[in-house]
Amino acid sequence: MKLQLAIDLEDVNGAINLIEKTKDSVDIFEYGTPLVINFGLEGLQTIREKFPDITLLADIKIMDVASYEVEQAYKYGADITTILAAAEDQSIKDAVGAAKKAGKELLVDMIGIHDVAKRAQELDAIGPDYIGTHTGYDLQALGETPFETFNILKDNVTKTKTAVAGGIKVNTAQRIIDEGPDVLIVGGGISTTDDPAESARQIKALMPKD
Ligand SMILES: O=C([C@H](O)CO)[C@H](O)[C@H](O)COP(=O)(O)O
Repeated sequence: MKLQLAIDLEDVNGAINLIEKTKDSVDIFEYGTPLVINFGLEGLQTIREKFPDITLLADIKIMDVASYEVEQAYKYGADITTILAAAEDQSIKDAVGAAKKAGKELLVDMIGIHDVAKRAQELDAIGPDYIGTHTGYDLQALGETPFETFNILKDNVTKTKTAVAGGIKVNTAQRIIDEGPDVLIVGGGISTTDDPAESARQIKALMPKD
């Protein structure tokens, strides 16, 4: 099981500081959508130059022009990038093809999908590397969590690795770790704590080793 740290609430230097602090416990660093919006893929490139060996995910949440956008994320240093499950099947097929051609990985983000079982089966047949269930900030604010939808996702994929995100904290991580995601994605639950290194260490310590 891998721990992915979503870096959303920082600038590029803040992201670099957070990576320095947490790199002993984190397996995948996410260059979050707010960073993409504020600093573009050039910010990702700066991080890649500073840390040539880390695994970097660019959370660009593609909706269209999939091959091109996937290729751009890899060109600027991503190992993994993201497309929305709500995109057309053709876009997802194109993104999967571009990822395979580049020898990189693709995560499909289920944010906003209501029939999780049906879409998970369709995506599993298309063949991305990961499908992730995700309760976004706007629904977290209403008290929602990703725990139930993760179980539906898990029951409806046969070959695709699974990920889960959305408001997971040190004190709620065990519950979802017990369900066995391949990737546990944590943002604010690490980055906004008083001691991000210790929070990352505590969550990583709860996980089974790969
Ligand atoms: O993808 C995310 C969100 O849409 C903002 O870009 C977050 O990275 C994801 O939700 C994980 O962050 P937390 O919910 O703070 O754990």
